[in-house]
Amino acid sequence: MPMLADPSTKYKGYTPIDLPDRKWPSQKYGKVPVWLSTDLRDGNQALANPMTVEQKTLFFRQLVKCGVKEIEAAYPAASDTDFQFVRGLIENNEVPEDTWIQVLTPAREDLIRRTIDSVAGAKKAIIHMYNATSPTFRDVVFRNSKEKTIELAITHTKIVRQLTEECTAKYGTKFRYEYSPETFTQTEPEFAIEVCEAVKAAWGKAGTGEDRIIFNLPATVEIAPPNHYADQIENFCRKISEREKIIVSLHPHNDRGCGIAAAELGMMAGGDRIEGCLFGNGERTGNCLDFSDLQSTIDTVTQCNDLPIHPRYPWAGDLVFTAFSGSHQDAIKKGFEAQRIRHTEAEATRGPKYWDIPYLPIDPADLGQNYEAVIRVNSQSGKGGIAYLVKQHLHLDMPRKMQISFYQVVQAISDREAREMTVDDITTAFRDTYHFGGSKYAGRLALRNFKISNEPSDDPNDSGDEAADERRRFDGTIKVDGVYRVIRGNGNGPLSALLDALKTHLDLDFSIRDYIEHSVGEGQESKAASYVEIVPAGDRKSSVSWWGVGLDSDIAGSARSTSAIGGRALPELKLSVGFNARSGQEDVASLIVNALGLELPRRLQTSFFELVQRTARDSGGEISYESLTNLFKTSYRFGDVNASPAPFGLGSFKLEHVGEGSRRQFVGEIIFNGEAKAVAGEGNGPLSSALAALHPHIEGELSIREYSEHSIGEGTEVVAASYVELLYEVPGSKKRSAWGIGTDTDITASGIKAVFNAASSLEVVA
Ligand SMILES: CC(=O)SCCNC(=O)CCNC(=O)[C@H](O)C(C)(C)COP(=O)(O)OP(=O)(O)OC[C@H]1O[C@@H](n2cnc3c(N)ncnc32)[C@H](O)[C@@H]1OP(=O)(O)O
Ligand SMILES: CC(C)C(=O)C(=O)O
Repeated sequence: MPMLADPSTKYKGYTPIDLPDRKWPSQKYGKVPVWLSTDLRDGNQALANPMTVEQKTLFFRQLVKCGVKEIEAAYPAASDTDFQFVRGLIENNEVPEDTWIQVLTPAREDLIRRTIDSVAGAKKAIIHMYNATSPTFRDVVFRNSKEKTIELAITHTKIVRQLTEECTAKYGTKFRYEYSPETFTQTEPEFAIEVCEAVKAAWGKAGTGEDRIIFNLPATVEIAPPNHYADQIENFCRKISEREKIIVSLHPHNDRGCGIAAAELGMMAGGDRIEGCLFGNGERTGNCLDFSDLQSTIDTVTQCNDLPIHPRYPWAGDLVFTAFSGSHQDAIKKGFEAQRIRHTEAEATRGPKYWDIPYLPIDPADLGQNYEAVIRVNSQSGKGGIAYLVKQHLHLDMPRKMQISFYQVVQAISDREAREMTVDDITTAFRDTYHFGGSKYAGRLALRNFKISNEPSDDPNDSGDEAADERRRFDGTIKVDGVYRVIRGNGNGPLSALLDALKTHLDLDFSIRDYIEHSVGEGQESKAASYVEIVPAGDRKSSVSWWGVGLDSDIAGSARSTSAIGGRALPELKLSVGFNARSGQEDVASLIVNALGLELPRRLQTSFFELVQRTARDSGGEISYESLTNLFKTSYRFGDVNASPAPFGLGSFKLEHVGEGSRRQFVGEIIFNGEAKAVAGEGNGPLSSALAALHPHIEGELSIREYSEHSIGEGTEVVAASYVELLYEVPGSKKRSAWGIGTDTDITASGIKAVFNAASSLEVVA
């Protein structure tokens, strides 16, 4: 990618605060800051493999030894590891009397509860809550107005207050409160102050000394020189009310390499406390030279100096653009989506296509980097990042509730294995969980084929069409624990008809709670992706549910879910026909598909079932599996049977195209009662041309009433099975019909064989 000729067409400048009477440059730098180590939280969330409990404990002890009195130990709601680590510190008395343990939480009630639970019983704890306040985050991440942003902070501050008071009453823990208007430096300065005023009022008990409320003012992404940060801090300190009841905490980042300078100037401007990590660790890090191929510069320098570049070194380190943490990934994902829309609009109006992605101050591509490494997943990640990777690699845009559900799966693996989850890990976990992506991932239930039709009305006065529009019938073959089952059900739509079939034939009783679909790809190649959430039948509010995903060129075919049955035993196929019949035609069809691999079309199922019932009646009520299979073979001259030789057989033949369309000429041999005869005929397709070749040699007329086909087996072993129902009309006689079945490695030959077998069964007069 060439260097940008004019970066201002891509990056908007920002407006620094106007503070001409700034005082900080002439301040003496003498005040000792309160230090807050955030290595175990902000540093930990930015590692490919977040620390284990043992590593965190070692690090914690080192911090204590260095004399740090305020330690942000974890994001306890992120993972079991973080939660258990904090519990361990408290229960094993690792926290000295004079040290405050701090924990971070977003403004979400469930996560606040978990966070406060993690520190219950500690002597001193600081609850640190954050929500981003800048325009991009309001618009893109939270989709909140300014008012709603303030409301979010107020509501959750009150929750923190109530829960900490309850915890103090129960365990005696002393609490302080820290609030961060995340992205402070990108927020309108007056709005940041307004939010903090509202939080202070909602907290309602800021006092002096240890009762001061902490306002942390982060340069979440360092987008400006450090003097501008100092201006923002001085402005805040001047204007916030009751300054004496506030600790102003500085939380600079190092994207431009000025993190330390910003902390120093911020202290001169009025800061009281500094949050940071040892040795420059933390998120990402910190030009008019041509760095559009930065990698070649890195390679040359490292080769010459024989020194590695730190993974977080400004602009150049391997992890500079990488986000592991959930909040960041979610924001980046939303940022890309919003930017795509913005750029499309800009294209239409020929306006500038500005870059504005949360947490990515510049486009990695402008430094010759790709997007592969932008989102990486570990136990600090949330559903947003995981959904981003699934979308990138499987083209599936999971609905929100499914993201939450799949997040638990990934989180469990990453927590258990204490390592980063690669794209491959995530896509494999997705395929395993939702049985998505071919037979390798098939679950206990797999859909083999199906047909959706209108359910015939029961009302004899009904002419049919209107009522039939409303109800659907599902006819299909599924594989259940390796055994084929033919199932049928009715419902208001394809999915409810499928559920009805599962209930009728397999005792699986579920309802659909959610159904979402979208298309994948464009034009002729496009497919439908469907997502279905099922719950136990009749319990729409169930706390357990299962998601299924399907991709198909037909929307009805794409919705499948098989995860719900877990290890539960499913009813076996039992056959009982005759007078006390408990089995229906689907059970008989199931037997045939398992014994012979034949997936009978619906009308053939019905026809054979009538035959089975007649035979069972004649033989006193019961019929064995074996007799039933033999009955099928002899009735349809299928396989090596002892049936009388077929009157019609197919010899060698060839089909030739006639004109441009599908018309064909059949030229070949037909065997009439054992004698070969040369024939020829022309028709609209292979089967009708074979019939045309037959017609001059028979009495009456044959026509095709129904035709279907499918494959049997896989790979080089595959053969085609065809089914033909022929109608036979001879003037002066009643019309008759019969089915024929043909199999062959060639699909056309299998169809023509089926035609001849049907003609043989009809005892056509030659
Ligand atoms: C600047 C910073 O460093 S902030 C701290 C970042 N650190 C981390 O995120 C590490 C730990 N995080 C995690 O493990 C996960 O993100 C969790 C457990 C907190 C949450 O996971 P999930 O529930 O799956 O959510 P996910 O990670 O996708 O987060 C995005 C959601 O949180 C919301 N969110 C982001 N920040 C906040 C916040 N401060 N307060 C409230 N909600 C927030 C987003 O708007 C989004 O909501 P939406 O799903 O309604 O659109
Ligand atoms: C959560 C906040 C304080 C943060 O880490 C940041 O904005 O950088």
